[in-house]
Amino acid sequence: MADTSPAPAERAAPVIAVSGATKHYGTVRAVDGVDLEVAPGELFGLIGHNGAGKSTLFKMMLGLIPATAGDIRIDGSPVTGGGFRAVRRKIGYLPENVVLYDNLTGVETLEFFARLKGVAGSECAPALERVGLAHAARRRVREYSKGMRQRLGFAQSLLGKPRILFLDEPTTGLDPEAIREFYVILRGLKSDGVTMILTSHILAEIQERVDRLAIMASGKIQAIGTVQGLREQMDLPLWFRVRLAHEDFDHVRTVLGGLPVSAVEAREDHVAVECRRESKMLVMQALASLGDKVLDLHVHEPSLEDVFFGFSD
Ligand SMILES: Nc1ncnc2c1ncn2[C@@H]1O[C@H](COP(=O)(O)OP(=O)(O)OP(=O)(O)O)[C@@H](O)[C@H]1O
Repeated sequence: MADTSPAPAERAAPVIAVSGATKHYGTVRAVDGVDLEVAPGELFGLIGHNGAGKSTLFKMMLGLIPATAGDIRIDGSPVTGGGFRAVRRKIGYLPENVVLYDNLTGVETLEFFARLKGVAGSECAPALERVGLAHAARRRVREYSKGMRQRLGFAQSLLGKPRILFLDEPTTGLDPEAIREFYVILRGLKSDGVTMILTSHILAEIQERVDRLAIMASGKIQAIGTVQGLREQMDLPLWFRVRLAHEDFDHVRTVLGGLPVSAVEAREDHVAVECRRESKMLVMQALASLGDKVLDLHVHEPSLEDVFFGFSD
């Protein structure tokens, strides 16, 4: 029978397209059959335990180490082909451990990287400014704090105005304010259409900031999607935290009677009610019927951490 369904909406070709990527070191399957696509302008997160294979996958995507098997294309170009040289100019990379020379100043460091990349030296001062290091441009890197070194590494990745950014644990060593500033820069880059992929161990930090993410464990992608999509796939329970005007626990039990809740527990200063996502509105309405007996109500959605442990354990 002829297919009469409408043609799928036209999607832009992925900037990063990974198919069956595999890397073995002897018996270690560092990366084991990874499929992944990142769309133009997307901010994509890659999370996983130590040794999950994230850095190895990054290096393969950058053509820095050869794959044992699989196909990796950036901007349509295979990373192993001659055409990749031109694509590489569009890429910025912040490695997990960026190598810096202690005797150089911040601006000399960027000038060094600019020469390596064939980028105009005039980009260095603005790059330092952008990452909040203008004040330390003339100080030697040996005097830099961990966070300042990380910012300098990030600044070098921005040289040449890359259209694709690979950031391996970019917020390591940054304090909370610096992390916020870092993501403000990423938002700016995103609004300019830059495609970005980053790794992080700090799940709370990336859960509100990436468009989509992949959870990696033992060299494989265990799950991929939006944070909300992954929550729904896991079908993790929600918690209501109900603070009552009086210790009227039995009343709560009564209004929830017959509803599909998996737990109702009296805690120190509140009652905790657990239910599945599909029962959320029913439970909410039942609790609302308690009127002014309820002083406060919080809904606790499962965090990315809950989702992560669900997929990676
Ligand atoms: N050059 C290498 N030779 C042998 N094994 C390697 C090599 N590089 C990585 N591995 C192994 O591959 C696996 C994946 O390592 P990888 O560094 O990619 O993990 P990761 O997810 O980036 O970890 P982390 O979060 O700790 O940085 C680990 O078991 C690691 O020991």
